[in-house]
Amino acid sequence: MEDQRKPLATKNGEGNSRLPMFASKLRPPSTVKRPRSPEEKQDNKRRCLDYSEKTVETRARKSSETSKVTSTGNGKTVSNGTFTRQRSETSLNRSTISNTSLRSSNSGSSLRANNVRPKANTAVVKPTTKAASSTNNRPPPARGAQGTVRLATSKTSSANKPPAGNGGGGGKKRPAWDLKGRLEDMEAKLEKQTNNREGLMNQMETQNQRIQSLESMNHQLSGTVSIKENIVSQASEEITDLKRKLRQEEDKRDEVQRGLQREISDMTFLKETLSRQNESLQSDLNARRVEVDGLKASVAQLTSAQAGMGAELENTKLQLQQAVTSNKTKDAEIERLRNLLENRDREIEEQNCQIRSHETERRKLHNQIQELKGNIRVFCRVRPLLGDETLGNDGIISHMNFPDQEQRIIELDKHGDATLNESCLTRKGGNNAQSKYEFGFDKVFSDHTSQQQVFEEISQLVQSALDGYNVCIFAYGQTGSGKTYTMEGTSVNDVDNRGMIPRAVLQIFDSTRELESKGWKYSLDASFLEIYNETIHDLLGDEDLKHDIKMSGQKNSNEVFVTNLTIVPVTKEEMVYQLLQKASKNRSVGETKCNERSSRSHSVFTLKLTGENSITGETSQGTLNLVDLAGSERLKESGSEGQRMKETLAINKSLSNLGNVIMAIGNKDNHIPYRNSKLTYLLQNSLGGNSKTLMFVNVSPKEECFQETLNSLRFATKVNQCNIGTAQQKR
Ligand SMILES: Nc1ncnc2c1ncn2[C@@H]1O[C@H](COP(=O)(O)OP(=O)(O)OP(=O)(O)O)[C@@H](O)[C@H]1O
Repeated sequence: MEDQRKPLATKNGEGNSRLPMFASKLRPPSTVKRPRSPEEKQDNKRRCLDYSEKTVETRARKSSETSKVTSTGNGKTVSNGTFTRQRSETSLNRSTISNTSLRSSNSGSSLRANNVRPKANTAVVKPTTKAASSTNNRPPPARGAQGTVRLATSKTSSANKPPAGNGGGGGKKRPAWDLKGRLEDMEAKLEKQTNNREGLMNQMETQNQRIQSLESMNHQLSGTVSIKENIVSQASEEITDLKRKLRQEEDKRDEVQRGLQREISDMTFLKETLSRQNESLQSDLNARRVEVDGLKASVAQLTSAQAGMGAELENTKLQLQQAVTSNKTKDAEIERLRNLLENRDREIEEQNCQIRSHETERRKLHNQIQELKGNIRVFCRVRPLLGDETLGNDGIISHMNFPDQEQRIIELDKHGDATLNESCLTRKGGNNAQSKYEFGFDKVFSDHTSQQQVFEEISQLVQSALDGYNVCIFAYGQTGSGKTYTMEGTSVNDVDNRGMIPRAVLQIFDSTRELESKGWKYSLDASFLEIYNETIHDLLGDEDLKHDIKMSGQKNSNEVFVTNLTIVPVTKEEMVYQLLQKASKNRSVGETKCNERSSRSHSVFTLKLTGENSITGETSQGTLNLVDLAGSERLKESGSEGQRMKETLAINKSLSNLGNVIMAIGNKDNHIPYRNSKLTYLLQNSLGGNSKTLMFVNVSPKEECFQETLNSLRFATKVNQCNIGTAQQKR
């Protein structure tokens, strides 16, 4: 039976590509091969056709059922059921085919010859639920086919059995002469062979059908697998989708959970806060209760006190009424005082107006006094003996006298010098050995006069500069007579020894501050130069530039100015002091180049004062020139030569020209030789009828300087005798 089952082959004897293992095992032995008759081939074809039709039918039904299942969406249960039913149908078909084969093999060739298709096939192919449930997914073994072979074999064996006694199957050999017997044996054998062959053919058909059935099943299973795979892939997609949804839901849940957590913590915090507030309120309440208790006690006290206060209030009301009456009286008094105050204010304002007009009047009177005093005034100053000069005379200047109380006369006594007799103003006694010279000036300051006392005499002149006059103060005298000391002093920091320049500056600033209340506002510009050997040097400049004296050339102005000169606006006295220190430093630098230069040069400090009265509308423009002239000693007295002689000649020229100018002004000459020297050219506007001029004639207390002192005093007397006209204010 095993051998009969194995040699199965496909219709054309080749292995099925979809079942290689199975097909190779089922390949039939070559001995079984025989040529098929056309009828057999036709029959086989028909069977295969039937089977294919059924398979197609089955597949179509399965497909529709599957699609139905899919469309119902009822998941896997329905699908599995369909699959199970398909299998049971397939197995039924198979068993039907097997039965058909059995019948056809039993019915022999009549069936094939008639080409009748057994109707039982269609009747048998009916799937039942029982059959479906009883079958499993594996293809059932072709028991029917096997049964068919077994039957065929048993039939064949009975058919092939040689009839008893004919020796065909009993191994008894017929004698050679028994040709008929042998022929019969041969025919029996042939028939047997024919029967065997047919059985084998049937077997082969059956096996072929089985192969086809298996192939069909395999095909169906492949379809089922792909459907399953589709289902699985759909299911996995669904799972993925569900997982994604699940994740989203989980995320949402987590988010909600976190939100709730936060809310919980917020609520917890709120709860704690409220709890604390509650505690605080509770303690506050307790405190309030205590306070209320205290207040209740206070109210009780106050209530009792109120009664007393009521009486007191009545009393106070009475007092208030009295006070109101008194206030009315006081209001009337205040009103009266207010009127009085307003009257006083008006009076003060009127007085201020009067003060301002008085100030203007004062200026006029001051000017008139200055005019009466003379336009060029000369003050004589004698310096004290210093250092070694005091030795042997106890500091007393024996040859000088200051006889009058008014301090206007200086007397010089010369012992034993007849050559001076010519110019003596007085001669006392008949002794030629002693001569007296008397000089009278606007003021004579003895050697004991302090800087402050000297300044008091010139302060009015300084004031004139504020009033709009050109003021010029010279210091004339021989070297070492005290010119620089008088004009500048020793140091601006040495208050007692401050000279006329710092004191004038201080007064001017004090006056400008005072005059501010009267509506005056001043701007002050300072410059400082020196004329050495007829060359101008800027003492406030940082570099050595060339300077020339020029006229502004403007109509009605004829202002004199120096080119490249440093002009510094000053707003307070300290600024001027700094400028004086700078000038002193610059001068000392010059002195290293030329010995005793300060003695051999003229220095000119100029302060321009421009004022404006915002109340009266008045303006003023004054100039204050403070000049420290070079030493006036005569050439023959100085005994100088070379550079020194040149300097002395220049000094003498400029000083004698100064005298000439003053004389020419006094004589009212047509031509005033201002341009003969730099000094007079520079000061021409401060030396004419438009200015107020003061000359200090400084004299040395040393007796050996007697002649130079006499010369200086004579020069000063000449100047003092000049009437240079009435000064005019620049308004
Ligand atoms: N009134 C005075 N009281 C005290 N010391 C004075 C007085 N006058 C001058 N001196 C002193 O005398 C010395 C000479 O004075 P000062 O230098 O002022 O003379 P000068 O005429 O300016 O000389 P020069 O022409 O060389 O500049 C200085 O030491 C100065 O301090």
